[in-house]
Amino acid sequence: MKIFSAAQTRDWDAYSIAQTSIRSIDLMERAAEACTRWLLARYGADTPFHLFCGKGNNGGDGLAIARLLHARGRRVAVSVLENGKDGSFDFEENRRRLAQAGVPLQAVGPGLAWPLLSAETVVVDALFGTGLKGPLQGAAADVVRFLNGHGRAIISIDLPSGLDADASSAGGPVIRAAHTLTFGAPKTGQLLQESGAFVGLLHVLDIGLSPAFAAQTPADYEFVDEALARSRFRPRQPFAHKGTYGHALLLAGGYGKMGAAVMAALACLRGGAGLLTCHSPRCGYPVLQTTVPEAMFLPDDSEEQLTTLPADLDRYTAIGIGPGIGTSTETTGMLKACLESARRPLVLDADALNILARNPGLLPLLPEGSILTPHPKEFDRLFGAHASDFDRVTTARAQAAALQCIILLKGHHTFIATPAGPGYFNSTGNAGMAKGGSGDVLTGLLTALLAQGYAPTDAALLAVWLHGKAGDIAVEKQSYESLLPTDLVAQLGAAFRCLYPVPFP
Ligand SMILES: NC(=O)C1=CN([C@@H]2O[C@H](COP(=O)(O)OP(=O)(O)OC[C@H]3O[C@@H](n4cnc5c(N)ncnc54)[C@H](OP(=O)(O)O)[C@@H]3O)[C@@H](O)[C@H]2O)[C@@H](O)CC1
Ligand SMILES: Nc1ncnc2c1ncn2[C@@H]1O[C@H](COP(=O)(O)OP(=O)(O)O)[C@@H](O)[C@H]1O
Ligand SMILES: [K+]
Repeated sequence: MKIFSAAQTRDWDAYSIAQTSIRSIDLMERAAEACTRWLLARYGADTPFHLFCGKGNNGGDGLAIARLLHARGRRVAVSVLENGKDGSFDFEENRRRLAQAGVPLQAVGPGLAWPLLSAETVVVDALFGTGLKGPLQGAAADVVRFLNGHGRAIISIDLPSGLDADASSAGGPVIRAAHTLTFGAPKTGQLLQESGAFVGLLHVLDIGLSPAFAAQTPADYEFVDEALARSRFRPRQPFAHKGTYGHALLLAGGYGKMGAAVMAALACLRGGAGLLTCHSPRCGYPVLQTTVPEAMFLPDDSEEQLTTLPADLDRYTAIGIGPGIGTSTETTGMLKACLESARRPLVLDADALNILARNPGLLPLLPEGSILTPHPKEFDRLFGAHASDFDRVTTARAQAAALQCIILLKGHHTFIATPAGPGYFNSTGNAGMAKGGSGDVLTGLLTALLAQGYAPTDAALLAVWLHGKAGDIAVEKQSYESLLPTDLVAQLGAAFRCLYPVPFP
């Protein structure tokens, strides 16, 4: 699914109206129906709704939702942020329809009393959407502060009001929604870590916008959804043998950090690698051989840290390096040797990235197509401090092109920068994965997919989707609090099965 800018979204809207002969007001009705269905499915008959509307089309959506909720017997109150001007054409039409339905409007704005919101009221934020121009000030900022300060659940229509779809909103007042119901496709501003406190859970509602427009319009970013993941997935061949799916090597683990190696190893095997060798400090021998009997073990000379490289790296089809290895001088030497001798793409995570950050001269040694998996702190250590996640995304794209590597900037919607083509945001995953070890699972999975011969971009897209999907499946049997990284490993099979063609094989 493509991710469009606010301007492209407006074009999509206009194209759909022109090409399908649906009127603008009817498209707004469709959007309102989709939101109303969502609200009715989520909240019981006793829940009162209070809609706060601007005077653009986002506010028009709000008025239409109020009328539809009222028609279904729900209690609704509607406040309109007055700016002294006429509303948009479709806003005014919906104002007439709402008056006909007998629902009163009240104005909010300078000098007017704030409405009372009972404890059970659900607030629907239809103040501003993709038409936002600049940070909110004055009365608009006041109403956002009033709603944020009130502690009621807020559902934002299309965008949390005040959030820019295409640029950082850092510093400006923005609605803090529990859920955002957006139309057609997600917007970049909804996917970045810095927007997390405003967007809440994001729901993309299909309102029947033209698929032809989406297919033919180039976009800077794409959403890694199930269809995209399936398009990259290659089912296993019936006559396959273990050699068909590669020999993965993991350079992982250290004294007190053998768990990182175990989780990466388990994920690598569940990710489909034909063979796996783990090279770890000697202290890891009993740990790995007991917990992952399918993996072969190559002990380092050192008892507690990685100091040497295994011989003949060329026999491995993919190498993952970093989980639990520490950043000692000896391990730095081992990583340097690895970069100098590896002739296939590597997966670099955790301490391997920290070593690169301390030794930026090593970056040009990265084999083409290597995959770097920093979280935002590791990212800043590697590429310098950034003022916003929009800036991080820009840097990730530039560095991916400069280094001819893939950079996964990990987060709720992990960003995947590739050397050429669009950037990608992942659609799967949840807050249960915010626990040490989740990243090690991703490293193992990435290494497994590279070992099986997936091109680096395909391996990256598939791995982040499968990793998050496994988390989404696992959390249904667990809770966000109790989820363990090993639960992700356990559900990788179920995640893969989502991608199987029907009938299979
Ligand atoms: N695309 C689709 O698929 C569909 C889109 N639909 C909906 O349309 C929405 C977009 O509507 P839109 O273009 O009318 O803009 P919107 O967000 O209501 O904002 C304009 C209003 O905000 C005001 N305003 C702006 N900035 C401001 C500021 N900083 N501070 C203060 N005021 C500010 C501006 O005031 P003005 O500049 O005119 O004085 C004007 O009143 C979209 O998000 C979705 O909900 C659906 O109905 C159907 C399908
Ligand atoms: N709130 C969240 N929503 C979705 N995915 C998450 C969330 N928190 C963490 N993750 C995922 O879990 C992984 C965490 O990796 P990382 O920060 O390196 O942790 P560690 O290596 O300590 O396990 C990343 O893939 C990230 O995308
Ligand atoms: K809104």
